[in-house]
Amino acid sequence: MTVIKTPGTPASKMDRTPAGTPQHGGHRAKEEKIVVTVRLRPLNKREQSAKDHISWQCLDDQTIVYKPGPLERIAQPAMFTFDKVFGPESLTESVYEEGVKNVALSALMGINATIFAYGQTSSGKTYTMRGITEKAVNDIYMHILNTPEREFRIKISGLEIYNENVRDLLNSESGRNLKLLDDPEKGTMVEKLVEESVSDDQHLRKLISVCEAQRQVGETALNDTSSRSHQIIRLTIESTLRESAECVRSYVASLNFVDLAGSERASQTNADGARLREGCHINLSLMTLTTVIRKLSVGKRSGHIPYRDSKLTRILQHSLGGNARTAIICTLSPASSHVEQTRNTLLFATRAKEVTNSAQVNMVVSEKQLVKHLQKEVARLEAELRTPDPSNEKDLKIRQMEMEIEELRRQRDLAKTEVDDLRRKLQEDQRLKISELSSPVAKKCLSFSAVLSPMEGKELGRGDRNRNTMGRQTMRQSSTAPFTLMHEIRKLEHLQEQLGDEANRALEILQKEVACHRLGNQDAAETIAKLQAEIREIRSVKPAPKKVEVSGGLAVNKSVSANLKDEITRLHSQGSTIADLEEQLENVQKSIDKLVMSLPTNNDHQEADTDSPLKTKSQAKKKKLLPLASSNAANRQNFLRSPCSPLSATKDVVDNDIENQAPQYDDVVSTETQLTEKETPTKSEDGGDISSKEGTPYRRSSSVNMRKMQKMFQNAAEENVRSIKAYVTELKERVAKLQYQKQLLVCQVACFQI
Ligand SMILES: Nc1ncnc2c1ncn2[C@@H]1O[C@H](COP(=O)(O)OP(=O)(O)OP(=O)(O)O)[C@@H](O)[C@H]1O
Repeated sequence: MTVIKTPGTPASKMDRTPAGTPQHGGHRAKEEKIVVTVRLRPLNKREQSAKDHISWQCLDDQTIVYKPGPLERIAQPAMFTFDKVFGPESLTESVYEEGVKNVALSALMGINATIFAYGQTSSGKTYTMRGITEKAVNDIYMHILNTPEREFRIKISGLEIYNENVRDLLNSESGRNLKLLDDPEKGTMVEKLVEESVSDDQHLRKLISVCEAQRQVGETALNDTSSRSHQIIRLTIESTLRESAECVRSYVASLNFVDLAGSERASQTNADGARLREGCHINLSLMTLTTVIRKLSVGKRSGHIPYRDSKLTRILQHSLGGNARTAIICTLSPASSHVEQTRNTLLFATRAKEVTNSAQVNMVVSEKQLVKHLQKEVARLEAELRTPDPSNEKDLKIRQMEMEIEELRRQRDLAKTEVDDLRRKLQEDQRLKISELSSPVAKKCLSFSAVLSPMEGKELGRGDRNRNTMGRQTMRQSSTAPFTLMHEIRKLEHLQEQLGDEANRALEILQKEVACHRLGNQDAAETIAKLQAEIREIRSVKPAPKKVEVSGGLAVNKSVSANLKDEITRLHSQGSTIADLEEQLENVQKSIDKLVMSLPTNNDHQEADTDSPLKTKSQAKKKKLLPLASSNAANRQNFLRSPCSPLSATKDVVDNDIENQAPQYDDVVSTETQLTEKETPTKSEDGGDISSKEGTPYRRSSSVNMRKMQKMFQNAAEENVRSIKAYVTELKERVAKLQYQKQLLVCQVACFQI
């Protein structure tokens, strides 16, 4: 522990360390300017009798101004400002209260304090310091009385520096010049300086009186009781809390009351001899003090501070820019005869107020108290060990706190476990969702789920909902789940639902497209089937002769029509083009024309004249029938009912024709009867005798009704040709329609494949 000796404090008893106090609240030093006040005394009798006038005036409680005479010029600073300025009427009590009391009482809180008076001789230093000391002593003991919780110990020492010799004012026998010792830790010490313990305030006042009595005083021209030395009365104040008397820490500080000798001019004091020598020492030490103050006032730029140039500055070193609070009272004489001395004092005060001290609280540790305290503490612990008290309040509190700590730990672990479980479940759920969304199988299942049967879809959906519900229930069961985790879970569930909805919508669209393709395919298939049925129906008709034989007679025409139908069917089935059909039809037309033209030729010799109009008419009709480009609207029914149609009841037609032509038909019948006896009847291909009935009149056209029969045959042939043309046109349209449907089907299949 650092041991610092306060100047004037017995080092053997004190260990000084920084400590906190109510004022400073900590161990750090507090920088503070020296408090400088000015006290202007009234003119004394000597000055009054000398007709001096007052040259200084206090403008306010902080400003003093020079008041020149009528003929005086102001060549130097005339106004000074300080912390406090006291006029001639001010009381010492006010100077104490308003100027130095706070500084003086800092010693009660462990802070060193120094109050000293500076001024020319007879300016009122002693007068003021006596009053200040008295007031301080009163306040100190007043504070002690008002602070019963602390135990105060006050000691006093007194010295004077006379002609640069240090004398103990409380021990006149100690010698005329005490040595100053420099301790690196304790500072400057006065060897063998007596330090008296003070019992009470009276005792202190008495000791102070002793010191004053021992001080060197001499009569000068300016002061009958001029102080010829610098006097330092030091009070050491130590305080300890009474409750913790065993506590080893205490506040300790020194309070210095310094009454300087006044600067003087030999010419004014009329000093000689011893007084002159005293005056020289006084002025010399004061000059050093002024130098120290001047240097301190400029701060760190000042360099070396000549504390050691005088015993005064050596002893007051801590109070001048060190660990102390310092207040300087500069006393002034208002007399015009001391203007220069007063001005010098004011300049000194002006510099002094720029000096900064670094005061700190001093805490002391008494080794004796420390040993005593440790011994008691050891004894107490030993007693506790010997007799442990289960009902000890501290032990109970400790046990309760341990139980609370254990419970808090348990709750913490439980909460941590729940959080870990929840985090693990969340991660598993996220992995499951990610795998469901990213897995191709899952995608396929998701796609197929839309085309599943309603029951399967319901089952699957119910399973998903159950799983989600279970997941949510699991989440809800964890009531301690953090809000953020629950929020993430809800987001994932919402995302999953969105993806499911989108997949279902896509599947519905695909299903609709497939249905459309199926319908298209069905229409196409129906169309194909219809066409195939029609083709089969056409094919189911009795096959005609393979070769188209154009010969004379009705049977030949019927055969030609059947052949044409088969040929068209065959050509269609074989993929023949419409051009082929048209070509075939044109060939048939030509054959018919040839047949028609051949008939009149056979009877030209019999009816040359009468045949002429018919021939012209027949040729005109032939010219009309030859072009196949004419669009005939006759449908297939007309073709089937035509006389040469394979599907018509040929016999009925013939009969009807015969019935309708009853008068001419009688001739024919008679003629047929005649012919039957001469020629062998020709059987039809199917074994019937139709050919014999129908063919006989044409082959044997020598009868008188040959013209009528020729016309009827021609009409039938023309009707057949028109029917064939209509059928061919219809076939063309059907083939075109079939091709169009085929192309449409091909396009639809291609789109579906894409
Ligand atoms: N403020 C004051 N009011 C009335 N009288 C005062 C005042 N100050 C000083 N005096 C008187 O002036 C005289 C000189 O005072 P004092 O001895 O205190 O001066 P000093 O500065 O101590 O002189 P020195 O330096 O010579 O010792 C004394 O008689 C004192 O009573």
